[in-house]
Amino acid sequence: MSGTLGIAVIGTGRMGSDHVRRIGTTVGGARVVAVADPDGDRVKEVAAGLEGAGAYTDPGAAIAAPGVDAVLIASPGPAHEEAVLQALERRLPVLCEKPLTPDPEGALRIMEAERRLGRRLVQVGFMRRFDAEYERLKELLDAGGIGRPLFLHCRHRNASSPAFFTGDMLISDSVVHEVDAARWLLGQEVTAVTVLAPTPTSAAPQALGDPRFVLLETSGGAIVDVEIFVNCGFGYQVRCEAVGESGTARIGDGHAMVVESGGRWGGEVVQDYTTRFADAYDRQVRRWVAAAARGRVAGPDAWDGYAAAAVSRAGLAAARDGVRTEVRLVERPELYAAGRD
Ligand SMILES: NC(=O)C1=CN([C@@H]2O[C@H](COP(=O)(O)OP(=O)(O)OC[C@H]3O[C@@H](n4cnc5c(N)ncnc54)[C@H](O)[C@@H]3O)[C@@H](O)[C@H]2O)C=CC1
Ligand SMILES: O=C1[C@@H](O)[C@H](O)[C@@H](O)[C@H](O)[C@H]1O
Repeated sequence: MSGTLGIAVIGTGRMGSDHVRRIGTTVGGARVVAVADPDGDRVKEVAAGLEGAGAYTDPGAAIAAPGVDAVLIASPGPAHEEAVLQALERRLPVLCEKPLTPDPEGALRIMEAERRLGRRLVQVGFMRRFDAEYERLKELLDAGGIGRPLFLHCRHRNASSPAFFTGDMLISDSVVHEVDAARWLLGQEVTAVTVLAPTPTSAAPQALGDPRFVLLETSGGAIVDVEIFVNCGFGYQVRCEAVGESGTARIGDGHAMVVESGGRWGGEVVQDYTTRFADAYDRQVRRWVAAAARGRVAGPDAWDGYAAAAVSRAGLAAARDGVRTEVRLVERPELYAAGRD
């Protein structure tokens, strides 16, 4: 590797092109040398803005392209496993957007590939771990600032969902963020899931079943409730209130500026995640680039991707059958022991 990390970006849709932009602007020490997307026009358009980068419709060809030292995957979830395994065959560090895989079996195959290499090379794009507010909440909880955590009350609202969104994705694509955030904030695994649903909003197709209320039980005896509402209409909100034995702490109010004028007060509700979590995405990619240059990961790894997929599996069954469903996890391999570099 030269002084600059050469990155192949797989999938140049909304997130992929945003990551390409940040690698070229706010992230130092790296440059995009290859981009891949089956949509040939799209990938050419993205590559046209990059000096000397190859454009490919085959992800495998981009991963094998000259000068590629690391791979950032931003294709749809079902395509992640194949690209991650291709990168691991070449011993390349990976930042893979969430979910690592839609199913726990795919994540286990990735863990098996890392076991064979004897090292962790895969980081999962659970960017909330890099958000300043989440980091402060984690520090407070770790320091015992509000005593033993009893509840996390989470709200996850999107203004609207894309046309391809399905009822399952409410859990496997959206609530999966709360699953990872809860596991990380509490340092506990999720052990059981229950999903409740009110009469769906009339603002979205009824088959979507939007919104839902998801209850997570954890190995340390805490309860996490998540309101997931992906067509709330008014904006993007991600909130979390932790309730401990001796206090509460809340993040995500989003009151960066409150205006009082003409007998009224008010502020702005951001409209999507690219604004709300802009800094978190920047920090995530920056820290990954620094770690990848040393053949390391800097945050959520394949075990975290696997555990989240196992919770999604239980959540989907809980939603379908209307019953509390236990999460089944394999034993955590030594390679993923907590605190390991
Ligand atoms: N961390 C976060 O907050 C967010 C993460 N995501 C994740 O990012 C990933 C991409 O999502 P979006 O950019 O919103 O989707 P998108 O639909 O805007 O872009 C996906 C792109 O991947 C391409 N593609 C399809 N199959 C492919 C394959 N086999 N190999 C390579 N490219 C392929 C599509 O042509 C499209 O250009 C998903 O895993 C999603 O869950 C999405 C939104 C926010
Ligand atoms: O990851 C994301 C999307 O895929 C998902 O669809 C949204 O609900 C989340 O808010 C966003 O962060």
